[in-house]
Formats: sequence, C-alpha cells, structure tokens
Amino acid sequence: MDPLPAELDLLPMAVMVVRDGLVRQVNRACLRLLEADVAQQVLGQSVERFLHPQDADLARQRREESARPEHFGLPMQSTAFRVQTCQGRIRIVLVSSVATVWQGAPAVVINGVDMTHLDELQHQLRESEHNFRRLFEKMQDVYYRTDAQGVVQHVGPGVIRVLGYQPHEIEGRTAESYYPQSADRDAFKAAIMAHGEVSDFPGQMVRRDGRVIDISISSHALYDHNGAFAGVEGIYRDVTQRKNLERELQRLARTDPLTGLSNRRALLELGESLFLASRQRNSPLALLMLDLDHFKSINDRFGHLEGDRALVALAQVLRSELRASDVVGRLGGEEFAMILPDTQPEEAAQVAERIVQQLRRTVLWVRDGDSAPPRALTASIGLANRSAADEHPQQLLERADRALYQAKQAGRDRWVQAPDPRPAAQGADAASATAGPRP
Ligand SMILES: Nc1nc2c(ncn2[C@@H]2O[C@H](COP(=O)(O)OP(=O)(O)OP(=O)(O)O)[C@@H](O)[C@H]2O)c(=O)[nH]1
Repeated sequence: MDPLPAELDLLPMAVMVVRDGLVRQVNRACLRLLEADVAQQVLGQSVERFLHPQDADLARQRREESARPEHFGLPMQSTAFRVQTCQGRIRIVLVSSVATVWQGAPAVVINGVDMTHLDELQHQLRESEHNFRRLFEKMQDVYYRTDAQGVVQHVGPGVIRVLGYQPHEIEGRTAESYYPQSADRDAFKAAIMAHGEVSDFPGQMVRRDGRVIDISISSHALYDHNGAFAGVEGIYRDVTQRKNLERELQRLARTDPLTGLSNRRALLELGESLFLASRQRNSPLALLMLDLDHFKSINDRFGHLEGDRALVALAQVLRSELRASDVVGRLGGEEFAMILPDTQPEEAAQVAERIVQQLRRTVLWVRDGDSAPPRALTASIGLANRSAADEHPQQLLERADRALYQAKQAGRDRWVQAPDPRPAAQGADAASATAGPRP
C-alpha cells in the first residue's frame, strides 16, 4: 500500500482513505484521533469498527450517496459522528468526505476534526444557560436594563412579584413612571453618572396596586463602543420589610417606652435642631420643663404601678394641650420637656397655664376602702423663651430649669416664666420672672 503524501502528515486534521469499506491509509493526526499506537491497528479494519454502532447507518448512507456518479469529486457536507477510538473512548468528530480515485481505483477520502472538546463546551454552555435561566426566573431580585434615555429595554420576571406588573408592561416605559419621588430617581442618576455604578442605593417605587415599597438598587452604567453613556443595567429588590424594621428600631431608640413620648436623647436632638432653626429664622421658640409634684409620695402611697399610670395620664394631657408642630418628651423620671416653635412668650405662658389647669382636673386615685380623698395630679413648670443673646440650647435649658426650681420653691402646682437674659444683664434679676396664678 502506498503511503499518503508526507504533507498530509503535517495537517492537524485526520485524513483516512477508505476503499470497499476498509481503511487503506491514514495520516498521523488520524492515528492520534483514533488513539492508535501504530498504523497497523487501523489499516485494513472495517471503517465501521471506528464508529459508534448508532451512527453506522448514517455512515453507510453517506458512503452510498458519495459513491453516486453525480457526487464524484464533490466534498460531502460535514456531519458530526461519534467515533470509537482504539482505547474504546468516544469522540465527537466533524467528518467530511469526497469520492475520488485513489491509486487507480475508486475510494473515499475522509477527513475529520475532533470536536469533542467543543461539544463538551457546548454542553456545559447549554447547562449553564439553563441554570442561569432558572436562577433568573426564580430570583427575588428584579434584573433590568435601560437605554440612555432611561427607557426600560428588558426587565426580569421578578418584576411580577415586586411591582405587580408583567415584564412587557414595564418594557418600553421610563423608570420615572413608577418612582413616586422624582428626587430619588435624580439622586440615583447623579450617582450612576458620577461613579459609573451604585451598590445598595436606596429608593422607593410604586406598585401596580398603588402601594409604595422601599427598594435597594445595585446597578452600573453601560457605555457603547465609542465610550458614550448607553444606559443602565442592574438589579433592584424589595426591602420594605427590612426598612420597616429599621424604622421601628429607630423609633424605639427614640421613644420612652412607658409614655410613648420622645425620650431624652430624641428630645435633646430635636431641641438642638429647633433651636438652630429658630435662630436662623429669627423666630420665637419656647421651652417648658415640667416636673410632677410630690411624685415620690404618690409612688409610696399608691405603689409604683399607679405612679406609672400617673405618668401615662400626664403624657396624655401634654399631648392634648400641644400642637402637632410642638415636641414633647420625657427627660427622665417624672421630668418632662416641651419645645414650642414659633411661639411668643405670652402664648407659651398660656400653654403652661392650660397644662396646670388641665392636670388639676386629672383625678386618678379613687380606691375602694381607701380613707384618703381622691387626689389630682399637679405639676410645676419652668418656662423659658429663646433670647437673641442665646448661643446654645443649653442656655435656654438652664433658664427653664431655674424657673422650674422657682415654681417648686414658690409652692408647686404653678408655672414660672424666666425673664429674658438681656434685661437681666441690664440689672433685672430672677425676681422679675413671670409666675402663673396660684390655685
Ligand atoms: N412610678 C414611677 N416612678 C418613678 C419613675 N421614675 C422616677 N420615679 C420616681 O419619681 C420620684 C421622684 O421623686 P423626687 O425626685 O423626690 O420628687 P417629688 O417626690 O416629685 O418631689 P418634687 O419634685 O419636689 O415635687 C422617685 O420616687 C422616683 O422613684 C417611673 O418611671 N415610674
């Protein structure tokens, strides 16, 4: 048997010459593909020996077709075959063949390219595509992509759960249409343009049913091949539950658990910002400090639980006597404070008077078999107004505290208004404080 031209041994693809169904010649690449150590393992063998049994029929058909006179000399279309190697392994080979004359007799020259690796890659790709699709469909987050104008090009099926819309109802719309606050969207756009990406960016969206939900967005900017901004791609998720929990924790951290009023920390923070705002706007601001009278004796006589009840009743009175814009909180124990923005000294004195009066009408302790008469709540109030001379809220606080002390000294169940510190600097003293009428 004549060897194949030496050049064919240089080819990376396998070449095999078949005549009468038997292998007559092979190049080196073919031996490698068939995992043969020597050519004798292949030469003279039936070509079907190297085919997967299920592909034998297909191979036969192709041989018959290529043997037809009209196909003579024309390469057959490539087909993938499962090839069985000498080691018994299966390889996927892309085979093409041509009927020709070999050494004076008809033969078929076959060449093959090992596609096993590619086939495995394709299989892996299909599998990962399948996994990705499943993940994409099941994921809680909403994938989205917009163009440079903010029009949604693609949105994942998560949008059905998160916003209550079908993806096709969102696609083609701008994100603005489901942002309740345009400022949120503008802040998001500014961050994307400045940094190219955002992570856990907060915002809100309106669901189809009108409910506003909290969302968190992680996205990045897309650029075209010229480097021009082409849109945004990312995910967003519904974080309403988490936000509600955070809001509740924040509220609890700033609330007095017994009375539900602001606690000391919240009160001092709010006081500071209201003081600064009042200074900036040059608007009046009043501070009332209130301390229940003889509270120790109430506790001692009726018990701590009844004492608590008195504190809750006091909180209700304070709430009912104040405006929504006023701030009321518990500084600690039986001491409370009220901050009244945009309130002139005379108005603040009227509020203090109303509270004192209202508390006198709050009769709490009527107990069966108790010989003592029912007792009303009374409190003393120190009142101070922001003065142009005040630089820190602490100064206002100290004046209100001193006025409270005076109210206690003067017999309790009353209010005392601290004088403005400017006249005090000109010689007036604490004796010029205004006092509420005696009961
Ligand atoms: N029930 C109850 N008592 C409290 C609470 N916080 C503080 N107290 C009590 O409030 C009382 C305050 O007593 P004092 O500071 O002597 O003041 P007072 O008896 O109100 O006397 P004056 O302020 O001088 O009128 C103490 O007995 C504290 O134990 C509370 O949350 N619940």
